[in-house]
Amino acid sequence: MKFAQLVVGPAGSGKSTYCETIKNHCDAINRSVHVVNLDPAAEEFKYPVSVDVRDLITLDDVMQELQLGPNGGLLYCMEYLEDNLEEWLGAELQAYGDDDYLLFDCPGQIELYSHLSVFKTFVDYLKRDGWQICVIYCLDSQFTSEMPKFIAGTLQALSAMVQLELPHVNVLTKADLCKDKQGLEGFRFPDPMEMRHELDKQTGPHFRRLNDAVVQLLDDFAMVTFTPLDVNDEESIEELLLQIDMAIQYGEDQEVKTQELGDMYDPEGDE
Ligand SMILES: Nc1nc2c(ncn2[C@@H]2O[C@H](COP(=O)(O)OP(=O)(O)OP(=O)(O)O)[C@@H](O)[C@H]2O)c(=O)[nH]1
Ligand SMILES: [Mg+2]
Repeated sequence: MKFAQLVVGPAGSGKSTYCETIKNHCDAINRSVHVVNLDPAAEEFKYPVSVDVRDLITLDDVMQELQLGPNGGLLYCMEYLEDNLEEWLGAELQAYGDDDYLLFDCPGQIELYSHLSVFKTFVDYLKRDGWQICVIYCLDSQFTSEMPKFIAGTLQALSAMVQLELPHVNVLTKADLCKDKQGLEGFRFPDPMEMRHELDKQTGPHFRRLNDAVVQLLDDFAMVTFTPLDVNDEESIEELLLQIDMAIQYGEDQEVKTQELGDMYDPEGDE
C-alpha cells in the first residue's frame, strides 16, 4: 500500500508551510516522506521537492505564450496536467512503491476542489494506482474569528469533501498567531446551536431560516471538525499526523485503525 496526503485549501491558507512542517517533523523522527509540488505558480520552497509539476508546465510560460491572466493560466496548467496524468505524473510516481508516503502541495484556487474535474480525475487515478489518500483541508485560524467567515470556509471544505470522496481532515493553520487558544480548541467539535446563535447575532433577522438550514446541513454531514495546528508545538504536529495516519490506515495496527476510521465518518453510510 502507498500513502498520500492531498494538501488543499484557499490561497495563502498555509498549505506549503504545512508540507514543510510535516516534512521536517518526519525527517526528525526518521520517517520517510516526500513532497510533490502540484502548484505551477509556485516560486520557492522551504522543503526539498521530490516531484515538481513545474518540470511539466509553469504558469509564467503559459501566461506569456498564451496571453492568459494568472487565473486562466493556472486553470490551463491544471488541465494540461489532467491531460498528461498517466504520461507525466504516472511516470514520475513510478519511483515510489510499497509503504512510501507522499505529500501533494496543491494550488490555492478553491474552484479546483469544488467543481472542476482535474482533482477528481487526479484522485481517481491515484486510487487506481494503489494510493491510500487523505485530503488535508487547510483553513486559516483567522477564519474562526467571525462565524459567517468560518461557515463560508467550512462550506468550501464541504464541497471539496463531496467532490473528492476521500477521508478528510480539516486543519486550522497558523494557530501560533491566534491569541485565543482555548477558543480555537472549541472548533474541534463546534456546537451547532452555538454556531447558529453566533450567525444569527451577526446577520439580519431575514437570514434566520438560511442560517438554520446551513447549520443543519453542516451538522448532517458531521464534518465540521477542525484540528488546530501550531507549527511551533511538536505535540500539536504529532497529534494531527496521528489523526491523518488513522484516516488512511497508515501503520502497523491495521485492525484497530479500521475500527476507529469507521467510527469517524462513513461517506457511504446511511446517515
Ligand atoms: N505564523 C505563521 N505563519 C504562517 C503559518 N503557515 C503559513 N504562514 C504564513 O502565511 C503565508 C502563506 O503561507 P503558505 O504556506 O505559502 O500558504 P499556501 O497555502 O501554500 O499559499 P498558496 O500556495 O499561495 O495558496 C506565508 O507568509 C507564511 O509564512 C503558520 O503556521 N504560522
Ligand atoms: Mg503554497
